[in-house]
Amino acid sequence: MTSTGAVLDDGVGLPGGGLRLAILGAGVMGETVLSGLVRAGWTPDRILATDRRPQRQLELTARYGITMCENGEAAAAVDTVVLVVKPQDMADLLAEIAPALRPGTLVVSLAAGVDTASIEAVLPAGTPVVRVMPNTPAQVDEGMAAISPGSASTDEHLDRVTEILSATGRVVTLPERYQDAVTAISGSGPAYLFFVVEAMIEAGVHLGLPRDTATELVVQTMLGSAKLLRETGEHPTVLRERVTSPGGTTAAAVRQLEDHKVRAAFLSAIEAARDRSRDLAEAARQPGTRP
Ligand SMILES: NC(=O)C1=CN([C@@H]2O[C@H](COP(=O)(O)OP(=O)(O)OC[C@H]3O[C@@H](n4cnc5c(N)ncnc54)[C@H](O)[C@@H]3O)[C@@H](O)[C@H]2O)C=CC1
Ligand SMILES: O=C(O)[C@@H]1CCC=N1
Repeated sequence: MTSTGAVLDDGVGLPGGGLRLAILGAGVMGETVLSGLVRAGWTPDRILATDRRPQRQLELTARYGITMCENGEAAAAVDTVVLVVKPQDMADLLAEIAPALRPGTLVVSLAAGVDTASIEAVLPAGTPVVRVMPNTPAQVDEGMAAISPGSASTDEHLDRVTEILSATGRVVTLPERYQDAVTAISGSGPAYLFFVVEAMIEAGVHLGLPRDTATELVVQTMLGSAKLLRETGEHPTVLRERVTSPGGTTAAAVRQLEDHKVRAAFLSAIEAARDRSRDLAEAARQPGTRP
């Protein structure tokens, strides 16, 4: 693997080819990336991070032994800059790092909605940008990430991002026009499934099960069902039909889900997430806004 930044000559055999990386905005998703790198064998001396909350800086230094610094300082010192602030904070962050970036430094954005063209517009001409939509199951190495190239990124840049993210789950490369839909499906998706789990646990408690028993039953059912989908490759309708005995309990339950328009509710929810992702692109262009 080659790089145009500060390549470390001794990087052969190291994860990430010995490159150095900075995570700007080390909140929930920033720490998800950081912890994944550490699990994949990146040593703390190859990772810098920033966060505007002093308490967060102390926490992450204590937890991972990494150096926390200012955005400009971090951006100037690495080969790969990963932007993990909220879309509304993106314009300010980009203005801060634009003068510090060295030619060829790869900029990777994980922010929902923010398109590569708007990032490229405020960075030095020719800066390679890759847009990513990850999700939080990366914390347990079961993440799903979709990546899209900007106008100046090459296959080498996509390979670099794929390698980084593959350590914590699956990665697909897609045209950027799909990113708002991806955000609505897999980016926000874990929240929908947790919502279903919450509802099923509450239902179990309503039926008289102890809460910890209901939780164990539901979580293992969720995990086992996901594994069954993955390992058999069967269509979910086929797997659902195998559970549904004619005139039985499942048929009675599914009838209620249809009567309460749960399928339509999912479609509306996912459309709303897609639309919100589009709105966030606009927010990201206006510094300091809180739409
Ligand atoms: N949480 C999730 O499940 C996912 C989040 N994302 C994206 O990741 C990004 C971050 O989301 P979260 O981690 O959930 O938010 P978060 O609020 O936990 O983390 C953002 C961090 O950025 C820091 N920050 C803000 N402005 C800064 C600046 N100028 N310099 C340095 N640090 C700054 C904040 O102090 C905070 O710790 C968002 O753009 C979101 O769309 C993408 C996929 C999934
Ligand atoms: O809710 C959000 O905006 C972020 C993006 C995808 C998941 N969380």
